[in-house]
Amino acid sequence: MNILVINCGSSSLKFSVIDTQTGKDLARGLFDKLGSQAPSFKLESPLLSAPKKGNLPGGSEHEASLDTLANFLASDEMHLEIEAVGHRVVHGGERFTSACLMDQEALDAVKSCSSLAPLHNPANLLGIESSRQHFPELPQVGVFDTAFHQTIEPEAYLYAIPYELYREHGIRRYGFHGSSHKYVTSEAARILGKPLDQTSIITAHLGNGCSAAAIENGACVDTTMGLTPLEGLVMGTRSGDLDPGIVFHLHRALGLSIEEIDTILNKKSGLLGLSEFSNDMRSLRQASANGNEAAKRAVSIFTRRLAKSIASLRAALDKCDALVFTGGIGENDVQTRTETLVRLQHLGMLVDEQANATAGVDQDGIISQANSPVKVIVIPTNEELMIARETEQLVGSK
Ligand SMILES: Nc1ncnc2c1ncn2[C@@H]1O[C@H](COP(=O)(O)OP(=O)(O)O)[C@@H](O)[C@H]1O
Ligand SMILES: CC(=O)OP(=O)(O)O
Ligand SMILES: [Mg+2]
Repeated sequence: MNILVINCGSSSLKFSVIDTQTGKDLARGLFDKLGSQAPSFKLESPLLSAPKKGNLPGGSEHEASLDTLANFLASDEMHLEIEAVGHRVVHGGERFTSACLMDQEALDAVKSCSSLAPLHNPANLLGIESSRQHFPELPQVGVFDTAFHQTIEPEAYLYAIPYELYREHGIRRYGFHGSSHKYVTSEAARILGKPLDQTSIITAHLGNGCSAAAIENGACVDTTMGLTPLEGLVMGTRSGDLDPGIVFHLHRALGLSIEEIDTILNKKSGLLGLSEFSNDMRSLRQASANGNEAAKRAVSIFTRRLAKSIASLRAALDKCDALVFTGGIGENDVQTRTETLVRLQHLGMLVDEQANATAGVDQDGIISQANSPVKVIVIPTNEELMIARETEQLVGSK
């Protein structure tokens, strides 16, 4: 089945067309800098001799992107039969435990979760609404970042604040990047040669947003992100964990508004805030190698905090078969893996430096020593394929 997968960010729209039978991309692309003076796009496909690049009129947003996308998919050179559209939706609250057909009632429920993921949900909704207009004949399916984490028990998802805030307002840990954690969990089981429901692992998704999760016998039991995607690990521009007292102090002593504090913690912190020049691990590694102290500070805090979180997630599991690294940093940054694993030897995670340096070349992605009690595996994530599969399952089973 050919599924169009759409991942709408606040200023971008990423898409793939996936043939679920082969798992291969038939087309993929990115609409970037939406809403700016010069939105641009890049469309790729094995059916094209070269990628198509272009610009949209200044100020164009998701709707105009979908116009271009629909024309591209229907063009003579592509002519792709699409059977359903799967949308990444970041926050599904407690309402969505699995993929769901996006009818008006479901859209309203997603809207009611928007205040919990203000960076993500409004854009996701825009994508669904535009897609409904452009492809009215196709089923529109929402696949939720939060769904995979809905197996987490109250002991792990409740914060130690008045219980009423959970009961009346749904304030709890939800967790995100579920499609990625779920995808790499099933890949890890395959690589380990174990049934999924007997596979217990820790997964570290390290992209622009970063989160780690503890998976027991195939089901998520704990994760680092919380009510919103701000909690947990140090990220590209997000602070991750901090003393909540800092928020009050910034407001009362420094006179910053709630909006200003929100912007600082979500957009000006993390690797960018610490280094004062970049949220991009590649640039930071390059600068570190050239002796830049600010870059060194940022990456060493990033890896120290990551190791601490992995160690604490280990306490959520009875046994741990493997630790998985994924996401742009997890898949590519050898040093992040080394620097994290140096701190985790006492948990039986023993890295093989040779295998670590060549991960990605090696087929199975295992980077631990042969006698390591816990295997360490690098697995390229594929959130789009997960979304396509879940979409197919839902529309196929209708
Ligand atoms: N070869 C590489 N070496 C180190 N870091 C990399 C490499 N390739 C990508 N990254 C880092 O991955 C991060 C982006 O991760 P990615 O998973 O692509 O993000 P997103 O969350 O937007 O999907 C950036 O910090 C980038 O620098
Ligand atoms: C939920 C989240 O953090 O997503 P992203 O990594 O795409 O920002
Ligand atoms: Mg990604």
